[in-house]
Amino acid sequence: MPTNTALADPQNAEELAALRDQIDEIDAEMHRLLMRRGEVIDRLVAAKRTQASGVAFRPGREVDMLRRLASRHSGTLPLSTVEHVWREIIGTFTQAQASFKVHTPNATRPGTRDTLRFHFGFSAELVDHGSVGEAIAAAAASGTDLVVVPLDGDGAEPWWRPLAEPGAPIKVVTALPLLVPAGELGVAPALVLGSSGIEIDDAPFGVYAVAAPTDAAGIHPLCRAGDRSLVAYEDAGALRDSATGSALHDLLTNAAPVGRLYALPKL
Ligand SMILES: O=C(O)C(=O)C[C@]1(C(=O)O)C=C[C@@H](O)C=C1
Repeated sequence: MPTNTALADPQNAEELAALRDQIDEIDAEMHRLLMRRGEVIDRLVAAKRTQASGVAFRPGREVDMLRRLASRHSGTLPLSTVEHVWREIIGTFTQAQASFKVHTPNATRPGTRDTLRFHFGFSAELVDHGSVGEAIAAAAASGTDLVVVPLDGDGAEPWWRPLAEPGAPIKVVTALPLLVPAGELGVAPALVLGSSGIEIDDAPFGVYAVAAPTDAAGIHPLCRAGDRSLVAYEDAGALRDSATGSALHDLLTNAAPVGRLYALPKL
């Protein structure tokens, strides 16, 4: 029978018990703080009148929060765990403010499911569709739901086409993950699409649908379908004012804007 030498030593047993007391204290404090966060969210709902508009998601605020977490992080706890825990917390509190579903193609595929759960936690209801187009149509009909498009390979169809239509109700609003590269997390990076009412006007990157090669400097390819691409470019509002004539300018002014990003996905 194996002997537990740590417990056999009474001094060591005492030390272990004291350390476990500290862990219990920390857990109780974290739990208290999470419940307090919930109370503040209740007040935020009243201040934002979120339920009236139905859309609580604030991508710019989320990027700020996660970057601040990363900047002060150190020690044994992996940053991927921090990102995962905060995605769960933020996802839950977004849901608590105004309920929404997450539409996606292939939600039942294990890899896609991991991606969705990592990005949106377990409080989101996932809705499976046969194509991104169907997912977009369902989110548009709801007015409040989100679409997650895993960036896990080139597709046959440029699914972003409906987003380029004038007055499109859905646009690209964020890309995930934000801190730890998707490959390290073992999930696919993803684009999140949401209602055109979601505040992203001050996001530095424009997302453009282009029908051209995408290797120009400063262009970040997001996904491809045949010779069509979806790219991000840090225009920060300057694109419209920049000098005409450059290949980049021509590429982007002939492109259709389909959303904005506060940060590129960590690939
Ligand atoms: O700051 C807000 O506006 C919130 O709704 C709070 C909160 C959060 O839980 O911290 C939730 C959802 C938003 O996407 C961003 C942050």
